[in-house]
Amino acid sequence: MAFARANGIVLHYQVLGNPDGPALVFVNSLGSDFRIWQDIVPAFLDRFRVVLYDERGHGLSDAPPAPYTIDDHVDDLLALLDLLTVDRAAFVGLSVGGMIGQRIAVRAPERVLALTLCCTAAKIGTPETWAERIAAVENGGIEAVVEGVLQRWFTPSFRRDKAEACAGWRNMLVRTPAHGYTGTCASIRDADLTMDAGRIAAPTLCVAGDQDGSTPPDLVRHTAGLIPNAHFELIESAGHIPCVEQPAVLSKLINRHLQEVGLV
Ligand SMILES: O=C(O)CC1=CCC(=O)O1
Repeated sequence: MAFARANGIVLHYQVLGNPDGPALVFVNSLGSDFRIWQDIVPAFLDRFRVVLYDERGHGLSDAPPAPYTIDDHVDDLLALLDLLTVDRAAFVGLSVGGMIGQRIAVRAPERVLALTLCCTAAKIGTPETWAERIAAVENGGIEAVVEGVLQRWFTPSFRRDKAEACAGWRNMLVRTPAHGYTGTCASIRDADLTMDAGRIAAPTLCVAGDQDGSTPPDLVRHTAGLIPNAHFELIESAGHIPCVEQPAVLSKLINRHLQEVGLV
């Protein structure tokens, strides 16, 4: 684990794996941090230089005052990659992390070898639903929204059979700084990447969880249809965080995608 000042804030990151391999960068979702990738990463360490980091407002990274924009998140990640001398990478982004990936693919296409967009879309939710969530967290903290979020994150069977794991991931969520959380909600509220999607040139894999209540399969499939060089895969028995709930299946899909684009 390491820290660097990038784009004017301290970011928490970790670089693992094969220093001579192509870079593979993982981008977390709202209310999470890079620990969500822990069961995915081992599958890539022998061939890739794996970069993990916590988005601003999350994990051990700084949480500047809200609100943020998707471009703030993009600026953070590109500055971190500059510091790490990562010129080009394959990106795997979950939810808002996938929005960051989509935007990087348009702003800095020369840096994107491949994209995996996991449980994400060109547009997530509506300004009204995000305004409601922001108000609820401003009034009652993340505890005010936590049960609804966990129902979208994990399937009923995972919540029943893995109660301790769910409690641990709940801890991660509620320990996110409230203004880091609402700042990132604002970045999702204000982002409509529909016009960007058609300009994404990178080979793209879009993945959905069959029981995802945040970005349901049809929404992810629709985004895949907007991206010229994308294909869609559905993961069974998964909610919004398949890297936690179905890590072996997701690893296999990412690995196959990276093979297809010639990175393995
Ligand atoms: O909190 C949720 O509903 C799930 C989510 C939406 C955007 C994101 O990053 O996570």
